[in-house]
Amino acid sequence: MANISWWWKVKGCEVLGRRTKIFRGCSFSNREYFSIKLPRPRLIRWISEAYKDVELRRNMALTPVESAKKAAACLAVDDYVKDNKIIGIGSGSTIVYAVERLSERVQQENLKLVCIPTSFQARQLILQHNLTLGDLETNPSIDLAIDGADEVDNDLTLIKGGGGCLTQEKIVASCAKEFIVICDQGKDSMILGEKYKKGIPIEVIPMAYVPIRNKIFSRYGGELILRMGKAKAGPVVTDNGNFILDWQFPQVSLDWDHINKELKMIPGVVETGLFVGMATKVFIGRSDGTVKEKLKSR
Ligand SMILES: O=C[C@H](O)[C@H](O)[C@H](O)COP(=O)(O)O
Repeated sequence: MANISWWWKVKGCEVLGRRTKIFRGCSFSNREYFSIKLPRPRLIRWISEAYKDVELRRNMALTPVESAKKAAACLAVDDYVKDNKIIGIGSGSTIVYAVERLSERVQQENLKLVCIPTSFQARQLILQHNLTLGDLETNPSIDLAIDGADEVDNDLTLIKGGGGCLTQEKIVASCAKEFIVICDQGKDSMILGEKYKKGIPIEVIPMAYVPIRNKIFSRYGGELILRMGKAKAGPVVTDNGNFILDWQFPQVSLDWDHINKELKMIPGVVETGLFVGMATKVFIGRSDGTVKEKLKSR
């Protein structure tokens, strides 16, 4: 019975008739169709057992890091998302679990949400999950923004932009009454740079990337790397048509608020991946499914 339940979810099934008694599915292993008759109450019990079975298997299939991301995302969505809200949707791999959970809750609770994307990826996620897509033109004030991060320090200062989406992410977060962050424990640091070694992403106007690189180097040192495409020749081009410099800063505890402001004053810098004083709370998932909630240490 359990195996048939699994096939039912994997390959899909049809429940036939208004007063359903016939169940038809497709065997996963031998691709044969089958149909059986069950009295309606038993069928309902069977289908709900099938859901539990599928959920269990789906979680078992996740790696420890993915389980941690999912745990953080689900708890954040369950704790913070209420009906009739405008929600900013971040980018990256962790936000995928948040959007999945949002979509489940919208279906189960009939929530009325409008989702504002922070990237092309986020827009696609919203559409794929049949959520209502909005924008800042019609919804300039957002109730809650949810996003991932590359690193979080004890002041809840973040490094973001590992996926190149920092600028729109910062705009959306800046329009939100609350900004919450979801990540796995590999991102949880005392000070920035302790765990995330790729550097602070800085989005720049393409024609200015060399002078910007020189100015940051002469002021602070470290190394500035023009981010290159993986399946594309040449540099990564952001959703806004710009380049990204990853600044591998010298490993010391720095005044990030001050540095962020100084970087933004360099002509040609569009935005930095430093998010200072923006996050309200960080949900840090662990692989055993538990979640640490990180608030500012001072
Ligand atoms: O540009 C990408 C974003 O800032 C992501 O939120 C960040 O890189 C974290 O991504 P992930 O959830 O995949 O670790």
